[in-house]
Amino acid sequence: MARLVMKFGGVSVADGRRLRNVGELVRGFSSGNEIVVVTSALQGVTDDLLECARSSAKYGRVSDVDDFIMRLAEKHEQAITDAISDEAIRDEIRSDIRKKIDTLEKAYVGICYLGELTPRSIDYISSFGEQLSAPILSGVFRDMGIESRYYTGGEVGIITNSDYGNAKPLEKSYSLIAKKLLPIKGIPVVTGFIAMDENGIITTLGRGGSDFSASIIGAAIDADEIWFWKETSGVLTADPKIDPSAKTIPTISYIEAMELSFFGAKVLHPRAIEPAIRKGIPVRVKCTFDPESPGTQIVQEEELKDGVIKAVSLSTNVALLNVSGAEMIGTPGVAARVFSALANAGVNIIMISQGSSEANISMVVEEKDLDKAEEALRRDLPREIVRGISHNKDVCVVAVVGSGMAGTPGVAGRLFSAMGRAGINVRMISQGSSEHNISFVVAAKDGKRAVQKIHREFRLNGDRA
Ligand SMILES: Nc1ncnc2c1ncn2[C@@H]1O[C@H](COP(=O)(O)OP(=O)(O)O)[C@@H](O)[C@H]1O
Ligand SMILES: N[C@@H](CC(=O)OP(=O)(O)O)C(=O)O
Repeated sequence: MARLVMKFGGVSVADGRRLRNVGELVRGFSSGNEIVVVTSALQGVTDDLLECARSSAKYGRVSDVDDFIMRLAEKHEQAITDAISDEAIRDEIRSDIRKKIDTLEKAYVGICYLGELTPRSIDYISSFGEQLSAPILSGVFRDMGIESRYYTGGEVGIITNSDYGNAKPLEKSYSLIAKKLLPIKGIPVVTGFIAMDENGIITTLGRGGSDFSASIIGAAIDADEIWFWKETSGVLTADPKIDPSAKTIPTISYIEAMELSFFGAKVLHPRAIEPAIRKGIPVRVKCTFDPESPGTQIVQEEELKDGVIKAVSLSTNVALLNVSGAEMIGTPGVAARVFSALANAGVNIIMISQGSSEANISMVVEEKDLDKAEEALRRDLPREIVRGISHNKDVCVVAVVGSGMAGTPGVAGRLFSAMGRAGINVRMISQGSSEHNISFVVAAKDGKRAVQKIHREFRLNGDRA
């Protein structure tokens, strides 16, 4: 018997037919196994919830809220009809969903009147996507004669700090989750993405955070494996939407997967691997639409036989931030002050590079953090040392990832020659001493082409010619 945590993303549970399909798929694995299911919201619902919240705060139009609520209710009603056949179960889930939607509507009306949207209310609003999908998926299992109940992340013990929008689980979650989930019979369905803080207030784990929820749960209950079910056939050598020739990577290490997700590969939440590492739990990424194919296995051991580079990724919505001043040369502690100013402002630095003349430090940050970052630098750094703070939003980060790069000479040369031949100007380069990745900044317009050129140069699609 294996204990498995299975997480289904928004595309996998996009509508009633797919929810039913997920039910059949899990049932296929359920005999002799103990399964916990973690679900995301129906595809696009989280985006829609947030969009309605922003426009409610901006324009205060209750009539727009009414329209949105009607569409949201219809979408979920339709999903119930398509996914569940037993009338009694349908009615029960419908009434559950209606109550939740009424509560949500009141919150939107409140936002309309207040004209204000706090990080806490954003988390509250965006939590409804999973609060509406989980009851339906649990209903599908019951419709199939499998015992099931749904729970929010908070109800099963995912307790976080109060960093709304990007909350971190507290250590005590791990024992709490095990205590709450292990005695449950049947197939529990847990809402991904959402958790609660110590005061019982809803928090979220960051966009795409259902992967993180599943991994936290997997580590807490000592799962044998954690499976992420996606629309792709696993972790691919590149985003197939950027390079359709991308191939599934059969095995990848924890570190490689983390690097890829950190550098923008949307296939995994950047923190989804950390909890699995705690317990050395193998993670699988599998395709919901092709469950027989093995997908990608993410494991501790690095597999070096598949060439030096495993994959290439693209991070968009980033900005280049430059701090300069001749007085920075030879002045100890400038870098420390730059980084602590940004850390204190809660800005995550994606890349760092310092010229050997030391007259400037360049960093890549998320575009959404740019104003906050510049404000913090202007406030905290002495003017006589740092003369200029500038930025460029028209950039993206390309990263190549592969543990085989460590100690293999010539990779960087080949990479940047390929960029040179393609006429792509490289503005900043960074390589960690672990040599698991090389990341570099190019103009936003060149990002996709850079990924495609690297994919071809390193024959990541498997072509040997
Ligand atoms: N290297 C990669 N391998 C696989 N998918 C990738 C990669 N980089 C980006 N992606 C994108 O990640 C998404 C993962 O599938 P999806 O079902 O949307 O996941 P989820 O719903 O769990 O977020 C796909 O849309 C794919 O385009
Ligand atoms: N629904 C949330 C959480 C999530 O993980 O979604 P998905 O698995 O569809 O990326 C979001 O859109 O951010």
